[in-house]
Amino acid sequence: MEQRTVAFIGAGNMARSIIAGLLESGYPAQKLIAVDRSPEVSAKHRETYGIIANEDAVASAKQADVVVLAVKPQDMETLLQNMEGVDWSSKLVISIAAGISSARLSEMAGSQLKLVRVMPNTPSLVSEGMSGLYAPDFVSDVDKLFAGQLMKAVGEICWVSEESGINAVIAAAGSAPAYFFLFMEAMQAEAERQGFDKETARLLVQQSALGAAKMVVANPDIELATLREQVTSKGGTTAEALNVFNNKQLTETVSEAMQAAVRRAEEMESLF
Ligand SMILES: NC(=O)C1=CN([C@@H]2O[C@H](COP(=O)(O)OP(=O)(O)OC[C@H]3O[C@@H](n4cnc5c(N)ncnc54)[C@H](OP(=O)(O)O)[C@@H]3O)[C@@H](O)[C@H]2O)C=CC1
Ligand SMILES: O=C(O)[C@@H]1CCC=N1
Repeated sequence: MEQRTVAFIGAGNMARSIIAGLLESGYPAQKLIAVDRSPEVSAKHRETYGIIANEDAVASAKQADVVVLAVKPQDMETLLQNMEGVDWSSKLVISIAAGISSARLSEMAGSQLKLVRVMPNTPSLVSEGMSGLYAPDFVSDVDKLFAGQLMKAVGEICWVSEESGINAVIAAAGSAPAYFFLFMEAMQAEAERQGFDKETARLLVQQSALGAAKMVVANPDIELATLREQVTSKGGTTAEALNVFNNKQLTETVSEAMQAAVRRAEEMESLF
């Protein structure tokens, strides 16, 4: 892939996950810039990743070919207002923020940004990310290709043709690691109650989750329902456990939770 200089403005949880994944994929450290708010944080980024790190968003954006906007949605407007000295016309801008539309980002920047919206997730850290991407029509194929390759370096990607699709990606992937972590937390806690020490309880749960995920990936032609049925012996233990999930309406709960994530993203679009 092309190796453009990429500046991450806001080097928090998500940006660091992408940076670590990119480095792991062989992206050159001297082509990555992390901008955060304090010299201590920048020093840590230099030490941990060997990348360029500083607190000057404007200078870093000027130096970069690609600017990744990675601050929290509520910090975006102030950031872009403070970056008014940047000539955005020659830059590809990637926003990973939830709940701020491409039109609104250009409005905040006071300039029509060549923008790709990316909705990544934190497993990018271990090169198992899932990112959804959207670009308005006027963004060039070369820029779209680069954004896609950048995220492909840290996991899988899918493009959405409508910007609203980004909110659906949030529900199905951006927020999704947290759903699985919650499920695993609940399982670990119950395994502990059943007598395992914390480490063993975690091992039982994490290895089962990893094994299940690997089986899903290794068997693209087998429906998820079939994989579930292969575990579920007639009259056995799994059936009893699944009955509890069904009686407590797990499927409906998951739908409601994903719809709530989309609704919140839509609400954020009116807030920021
Ligand atoms: N976390 C996730 O799983 C995902 C997050 N996202 C999106 O990524 C974005 C970042 O989220 P996340 O990484 O979790 O948030 P974090 O709070 O971990 O990271 C944001 C970072 O930006 C810094 N920051 C804020 N304002 C500025 C500024 N003006 N100049 C430089 N740095 C600044 C913050 O510093 P300080 O702490 O001092 O405020 C913080 O270190 C959000 O918009 C979110 O919607 C998207 C997909 C998944
Ligand atoms: O919770 C959030 O708003 C962000 C977006 C997706 C994951 N984290």
